Amino acid sequence: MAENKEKRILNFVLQNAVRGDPQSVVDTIDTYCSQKEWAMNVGDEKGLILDKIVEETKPSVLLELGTYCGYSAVRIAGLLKPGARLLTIEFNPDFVAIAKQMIEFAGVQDKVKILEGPSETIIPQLKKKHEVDTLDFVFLDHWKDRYLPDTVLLLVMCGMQRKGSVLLADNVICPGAPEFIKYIRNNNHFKCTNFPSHLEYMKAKDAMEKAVFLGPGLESMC
Ligand SMILES: O=C(NC/C=C/[C@H]1O[C@@H](n2cnc3cncnc32)[C@H](O)[C@@H]1O)c1cc([N+](=O)[O-])cc(O)c1O
Ligand SMILES: [Mg+2]
Repeated sequence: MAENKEKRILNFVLQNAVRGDPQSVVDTIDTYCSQKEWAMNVGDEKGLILDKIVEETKPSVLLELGTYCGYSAVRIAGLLKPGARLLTIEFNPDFVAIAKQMIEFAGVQDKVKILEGPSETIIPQLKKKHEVDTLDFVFLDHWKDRYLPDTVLLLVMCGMQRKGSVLLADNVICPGAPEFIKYIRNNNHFKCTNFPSHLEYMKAKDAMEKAVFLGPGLESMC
């Protein structure tokens, strides 16, 4: 198996974190990525924003786009109420293998299901193949040029959002998702809030954008 950064992160967790403890796994990844090798996890500072928004939303059905090593999947799963479930989409098979082990080590495998493949293929399958009716919470953290097309796919094509559904997007400053931001802030069916922060493990500025869906039709006008 090729020794790469993601494998080194996983090995560091397996050797240093507490099995079955999501917070310990998250803290251990943050330690490794802030001291040894930078990696594109949402990280500790933006992670606290993520935590707060998940906790106040109290979601039952969640979707994450871009599992990577499973850092945010473990972080989110650790906050979920019994019976709530997180579906996370990842198309890189090496990252799927890493994330699967990360999620199992953290003991949240009963709350998290990794769906392997490209989001544009998997999203249209969510209703029929994965019994999803509507989504309470969506975390966008995959390729930044996919944020907009996948949001449109979720909303328009698949009707996956209901009144009050929360979209949370990472990296709206660095690397940035300008088309997504332009669309979502000018769409009067969404109420947007920006959360300034910093790029994970760095001093560079970054931000997260929260967009609450107000509902499809006229009711959102009143
Ligand atoms: O580029 C970033 N993230 C892209 C994340 C990409 C992850 O999502 C998967 N993916 C992509 N499109 C997909 C479509 N379908 C499924 N998986 C997909 C990729 O295989 C990868 O695991 C990034 C970059 C920086 N940065 O400072 O450079 C900081 C960050 O926080 C970031 O999130
Ligand atoms: Mg990110």
